[in-house]
Amino acid sequence: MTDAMPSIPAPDTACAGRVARYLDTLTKPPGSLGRLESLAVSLAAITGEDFPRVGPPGVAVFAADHGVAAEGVSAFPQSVTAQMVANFVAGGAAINAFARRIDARLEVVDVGVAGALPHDGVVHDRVRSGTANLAREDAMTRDQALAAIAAGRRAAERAAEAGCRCLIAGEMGIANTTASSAMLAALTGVPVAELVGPGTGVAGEALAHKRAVIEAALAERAPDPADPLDVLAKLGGLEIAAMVGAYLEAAGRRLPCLVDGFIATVAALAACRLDPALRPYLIFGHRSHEPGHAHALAALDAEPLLAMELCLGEGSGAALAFPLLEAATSMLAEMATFDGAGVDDREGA
Ligand SMILES: O=C(O)c1ccc[n+]([C@@H]2O[C@H](COP(=O)([O-])O)[C@@H](O)[C@H]2O)c1
Ligand SMILES: Cc1cc2nc[nH]c2cc1C
Repeated sequence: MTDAMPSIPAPDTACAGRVARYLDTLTKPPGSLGRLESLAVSLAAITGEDFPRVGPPGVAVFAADHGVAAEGVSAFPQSVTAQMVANFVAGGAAINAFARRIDARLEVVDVGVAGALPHDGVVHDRVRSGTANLAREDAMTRDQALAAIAAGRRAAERAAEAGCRCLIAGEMGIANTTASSAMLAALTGVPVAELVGPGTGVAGEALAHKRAVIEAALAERAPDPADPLDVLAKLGGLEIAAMVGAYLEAAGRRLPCLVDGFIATVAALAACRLDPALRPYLIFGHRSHEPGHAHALAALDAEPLLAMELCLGEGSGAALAFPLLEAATSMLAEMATFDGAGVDDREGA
């Protein structure tokens, strides 16, 4: 990417190697903790620490509206975006419950909600009041996409400065599965019919209409697939752009990014296209029920930790997966070695 893009450091392969060797000295058959072991190695590579710490996690939920909601592509009205922001502030959403469970620092950031919001409890960093309708015009300008990326960066910076050691980006935006599906089709070339899905619950003729809206928008907006900022500006959303910025900033600070569901993964894909050095910093929390998620994960060669059939967003699936990251770090910090515990190692080891 262009201006003011702090470079993302290469993962610490020496540290990763040390941790991989250390894992085999712990009191367990080699490899028996499965993906928890590769997770520990990844966390070492990301943080550069032999005994990485991932808590407290920072959750930033970015909220924004989408002009394309006017096309009738969501099962819910646009007003729900602002209403859910109020619910986040009141502490009553799923992400509030899950964030409390993992002792997360939770921030709700308005990067582009269309309506009025509570003054307190929201970080007001609005770029514009909702995107334009991508079925009729570009969702936003390139400068607005860059401004929303910058807002996401600021959120990751605040989390890091508050002492968070892992970043979860969540989102809330009625109609954002339409924007994400359009972006994913543009970035990967996967046919819309294969990746479009119900979002909040559209089915039957409404789903066929959603597909037609996305196909027409792709033809009319004609973004350059080699220019991720063009794809983001023409088809994306302000909260999607903010997640792009949050991931890039967190990785620049050697924080692991725990990626949530469909929309978050499309943002992660766009961010990796902007800067491929981001990819090693991404850990995928869950496989969403939204069908497009499988395509987004495949494009990133990613295998998520959980598959719970969630399709909520808000960062909820990533928050649920966070205890697995903690388990990987506890394994390193707390398990005894064969030598230390006086347990016989493998024959001939
Ligand atoms: O995270 C996911 O995988 C996911 C899948 C489907 C829907 N959502 C959430 O539902 C909203 C978008 O759905 P829709 O139908 O309005 O496009 C938005 O607020 C997302 O957070 C989230
Ligand atoms: C109620 C509701 C809550 C949500 N949280 C994230 N997306 C959402 C969409 C709806 C409709």
